[in-house]
Amino acid sequence: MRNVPTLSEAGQHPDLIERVTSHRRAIGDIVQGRDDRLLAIVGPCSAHDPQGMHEYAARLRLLAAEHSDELLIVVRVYVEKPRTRHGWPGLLLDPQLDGTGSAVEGIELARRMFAAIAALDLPIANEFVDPYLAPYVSELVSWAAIGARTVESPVHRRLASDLPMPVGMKNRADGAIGPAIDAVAVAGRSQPMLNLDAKGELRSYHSAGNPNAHLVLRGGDDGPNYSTAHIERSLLELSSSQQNPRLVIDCSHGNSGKDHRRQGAVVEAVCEQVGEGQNGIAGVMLESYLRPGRQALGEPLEYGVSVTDACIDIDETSHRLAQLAKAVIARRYATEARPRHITSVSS
Ligand SMILES: O=C[C@H](O)[C@H](O)COP(=O)(O)O
Ligand SMILES: C=C(OP(=O)(O)O)C(=O)O
Repeated sequence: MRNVPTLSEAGQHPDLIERVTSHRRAIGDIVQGRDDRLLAIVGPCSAHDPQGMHEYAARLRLLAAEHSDELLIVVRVYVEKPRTRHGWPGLLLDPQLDGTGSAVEGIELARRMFAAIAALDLPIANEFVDPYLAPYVSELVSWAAIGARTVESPVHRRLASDLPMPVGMKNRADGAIGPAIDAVAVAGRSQPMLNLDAKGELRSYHSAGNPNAHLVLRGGDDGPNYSTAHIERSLLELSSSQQNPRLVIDCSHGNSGKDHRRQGAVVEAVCEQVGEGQNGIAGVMLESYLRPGRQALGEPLEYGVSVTDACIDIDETSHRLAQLAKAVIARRYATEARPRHITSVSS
């Protein structure tokens, strides 16, 4: 028997699970270009404090409502962290932040946090690091990431092919984009799977394939990759390998050199490209929390500050989201309104 039943098996939160289905569909529409809004995946590097996370999500919910015609805002509630070497692995595996808690406790805590945020009607994003943990937390997640450190792993690619939400495949940490495009291709097809069922027995089946897997450019050891040239090259590579030519740009990580103060410059460069009509940009990611910067884990912790990568604060986030919303309006003008305008001038 699995230690913990999934929410569906336990009959919990059927209303929220239904809402999540419609969020996933809306995100898929953006990824596929059926909806011309930008996806904005925004939130702290890691969710270490459910109270702070909830306050942050409630503030983001107001911004989501304000910009809902231009942006679909998804909140990062990352409960697993892939580490380069050593470090806190996230709330799911270490809910007490000191190595004393269990994954079962972590699952319960993460689910309570997810449910409280999903009740705000805000779609949730999470990176899936440990495939064994995915069934316990995936039901309330609307957008998933396979990160730079796992994008080349066949297990994670197969997991993505089986996940029921759009999945962003990040370029590798050294900057290589090819493996992420391969991951998009693998996730897009049905794959052979082996998993535990509700009775704890191994079940062999085939995944459905994920039609909404897409590329995320996060920069790398070789520098940022959000310039016009980088984006055009990536879109070309996607097209020539018959993958969806739309992508998300992560303004943090390798694109900011992990310096939160540089995320704004990335947003501005993205806005310029979107405003000029670049339709291949489906979304952005920002690492943002209540207060700016980061702090090391230990006592006492400052409320609202990231314990992993540094974040921009909620006020700057509000400003950056407003810039992105304006860029979407400009893109509509550049790609649709201008021809209508030319027609009306000549008539
Ligand atoms: O996004 C968070 C971090 O970049 C990722 O977990 C790796 O962190 P590390 O290099 O500090 O281990
Ligand atoms: C770990 C993350 O990103 P990456 O895989 O790009 O390093 C993240 O987004 O939290």
